[in-house]
Amino acid sequence: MTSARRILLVHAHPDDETINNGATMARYVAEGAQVTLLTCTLGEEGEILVPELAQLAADQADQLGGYRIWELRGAMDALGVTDIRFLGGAGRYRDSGMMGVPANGHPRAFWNADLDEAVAHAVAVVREVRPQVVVTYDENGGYGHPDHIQAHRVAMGAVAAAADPAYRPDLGEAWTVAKVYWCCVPRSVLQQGIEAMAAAGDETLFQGVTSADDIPFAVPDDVVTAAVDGTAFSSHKDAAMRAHPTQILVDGPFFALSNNLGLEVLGVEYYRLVQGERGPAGPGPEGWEDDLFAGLPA
Ligand SMILES: CC(=O)N[C@H]1[C@@H](O[C@@H]2[C@H](O)[C@H](O)[C@@H](O)[C@H](O)[C@H]2O)O[C@H](CO)[C@@H](O)[C@@H]1O
Ligand SMILES: [Zn+2]
Repeated sequence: MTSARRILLVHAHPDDETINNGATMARYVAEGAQVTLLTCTLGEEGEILVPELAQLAADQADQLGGYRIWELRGAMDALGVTDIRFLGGAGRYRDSGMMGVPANGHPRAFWNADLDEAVAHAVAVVREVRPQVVVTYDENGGYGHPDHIQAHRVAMGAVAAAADPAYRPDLGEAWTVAKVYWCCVPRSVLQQGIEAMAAAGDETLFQGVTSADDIPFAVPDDVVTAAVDGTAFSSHKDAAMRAHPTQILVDGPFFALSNNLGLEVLGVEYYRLVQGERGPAGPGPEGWEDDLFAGLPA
């Protein structure tokens, strides 16, 4: 049976969905919405935080992509998400590595994807799922990773193309997504996390960042338009993060990637509405929506 409320999240690598939207996904699953994850690559070029798995790396057995599919399924089990898709099918597009590395030139690197082809794959998902809400990254992919930038381009291109009845009718009936959001983290929230890390001092495994201005994905508070309170699902998000051990280390209320820079695990997740009508404000003082489906027919 199709749920009344349907949300599609478009991400670059296994782990981005949990880091950016884990609590939101768990909350909407619990509320009976259909939550669909579309991940564009398998994360083949990732670093590996688990020493026993180091040989899976791209420059050795090159098996990290398959392993991260398994990690992703475990993370989605923790959140209750069952609809997990890979753009063009698992393995179609390869993790491009960080901007400027040789892996950017791999023939299957997502950064080299034919955008029209990649958008068509995403349109097929949009027209099948028919989500009222789509979530992806801003035009810089949050922090400038090529796969994040490309995921943004594919997601935004697919939202536009899916709505056009003249575009590829073979990919399904046209569907207009009502609201599109970009993931974001307000600078003030990051600064609070930095101060919490500093207060933790030697109690945490991680290095501290000195200022939110040093974090590339910090945004001014005034561009945020929604805050989804998923604190009731923080344990789900914690478990989902721990399901990505090659990429994420969790230590109490903090997590870090292979750069060992500690960040707070956020139970409230933030969004910027970029397409569609803003719904009624939630109870918070900022006037932000507290539900991504706010203002849409029940
Ligand atoms: C969260 C995210 O997008 N992770 C990507 C990213 O990983 C970073 C990369 O390994 C970098 O070299 C490290 O310094 C940084 O700590 C990592 O987060 O890029 C990987 C390669 O494209 C990708 O697999 C991973 O999912
Ligand atoms: Zn990523």
